Amino acid sequence: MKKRGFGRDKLNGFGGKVEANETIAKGAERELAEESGLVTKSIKQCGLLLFYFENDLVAMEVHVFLVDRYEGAAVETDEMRPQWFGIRDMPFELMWADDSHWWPYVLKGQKFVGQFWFKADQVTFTRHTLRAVDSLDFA
Ligand SMILES: COc1nc(N)nc2c1ncn2[C@H]1C[C@H](O)[C@@H](COP(=O)(O)OP(=O)(O)OP(=O)(O)O)O1
Repeated sequence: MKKRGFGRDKLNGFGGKVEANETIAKGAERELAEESGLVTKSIKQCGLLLFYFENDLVAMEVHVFLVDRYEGAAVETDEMRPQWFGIRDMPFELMWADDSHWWPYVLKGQKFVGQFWFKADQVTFTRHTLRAVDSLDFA
């Protein structure tokens, strides 16, 4: 449960902005540790999402990672109150509206790319694209 900032009061993965001189994967590991206390060296890239918001010219690029091995125990932090859910029992009604669309790809181990056009209310989206890809290495 996000306690502050963008997406406050929604259940979401741990995450945040990548810092200078840091890879996206390293940024995800750092955010996980900062926001939950969990430490991992086993992070797997699952998907790439672009979010567009009505009345906002800047798109948000979000990389989705899966962690299935970690050290430590999840603790509440200033930013997040962690909760565990079964992977087939996700509380999508409390999450961002896009999540239920791409979560099946994660379960199948299928990499994906998608785009979602959200209304200014940041609750509903008007259209989206989503497709499976073989690789997320666009370099
Ligand atoms: C619009 O739909 C979204 N869906 C999902 N599942 N996740 C989203 C969506 N929009 C943003 N997010 C994620 C991406 C990040 O993990 C967080 C927001 O992070 P941001 O860095 O913008 O905000 P803060 O956490 O407040 O900043 P720092 O931790 O970097 O200080 O939400």
